[in-house]
Amino acid sequence: MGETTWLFGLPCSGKTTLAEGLVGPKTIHLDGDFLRDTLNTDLGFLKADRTENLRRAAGMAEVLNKQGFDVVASFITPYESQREMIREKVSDVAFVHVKAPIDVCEERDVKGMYEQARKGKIKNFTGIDAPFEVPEQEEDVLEVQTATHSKKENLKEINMELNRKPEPSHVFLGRWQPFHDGHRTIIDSVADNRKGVVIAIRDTELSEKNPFTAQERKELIKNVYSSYQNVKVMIVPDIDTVAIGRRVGYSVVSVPEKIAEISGTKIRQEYEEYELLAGAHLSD
Ligand SMILES: Nc1ncnc2c1ncn2[C@@H]1O[C@H](COP(=O)(O)OS(=O)(=O)O)[C@@H](OP(=O)(O)O)[C@H]1O
Ligand SMILES: Nc1ncnc2c1ncn2[C@@H]1O[C@H](COP(=O)(O)OP(=O)(O)O)[C@@H](O)[C@H]1O
Repeated sequence: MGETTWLFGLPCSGKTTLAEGLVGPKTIHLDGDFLRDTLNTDLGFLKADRTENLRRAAGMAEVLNKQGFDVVASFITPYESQREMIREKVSDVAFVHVKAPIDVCEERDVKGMYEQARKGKIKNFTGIDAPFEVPEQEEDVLEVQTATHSKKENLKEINMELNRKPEPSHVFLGRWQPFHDGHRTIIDSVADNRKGVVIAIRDTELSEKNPFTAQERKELIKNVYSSYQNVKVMIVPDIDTVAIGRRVGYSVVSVPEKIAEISGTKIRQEYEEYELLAGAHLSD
């Protein structure tokens, strides 16, 4: 049985952006705009139409959950009664109120709709001339603030608060001599969302090219990722070949060239200036 995370909030509050950061390998993303362009082209924005739109979306979420898929739904879902209906229809649903002040949403105006609504060219626009019922405090809803917190912070909070388990996903194998910004950029690109990450450290012999012990590197990397529940760090033997079979359920991806240019050699030269040569720092 899968679970549904239902993001709701004003237009341009950040629902779609956060939903995209929450999807994992077995997650289906149901988005208001997408459904309205496909399945729900017959519906408008009066209250009854919105309720029907959400009834269909909730039905789909439940069907998908029953088949083992997680669902992330991103819809304005403006009325309390609509959120209640969704709770009744979807057995395992957690609500996230994606919050930003209306003036921030209006400033973002990703699709220029607030401007059109202000000019009266779009009627019944949520936040302008159609209501958005803010949830009662006691309601069982997680709130995230997108005007004052970054996407990365919001995603971390959602994953932590909803206790969503990360899916195992990427293994990064390397010497990490030392672990630097280039490594971080690559790993962060997947460590930000629900995917699990394993950082495997090759247990190299100390040399000029390998000045740090595996244990030292492990401590350093663990410190960097101390707040990430989905990152595991482990030491592996100094393997020199990775052998893979075809169609065994995983893919091998290359590092983007721009990031590959960040050089460990250059960084080691800087360390040498401080006499952090092979093991020299260990003898004290
Ligand atoms: N009148 C009016 N009011 C609100 N939104 C409007 C309207 N007309 C078009 N749009 C666009 O439709 C997107 C919201 O659709 P939803 O399915 O999420 O809305 S609802 O939950 O049924 O209320 C919404 O997308 P988001 O900005 O992603 O929320 C708008 O792009
Ligand atoms: N912390 C944040 N979380 C999500 N979006 C943010 C955040 N900060 C700024 N934004 C920006 O706000 C805009 C929200 O747009 P979108 O995700 O389409 O909202 P919605 O789906 O609610 O209409 C995007 O341009 C996004 O980059």
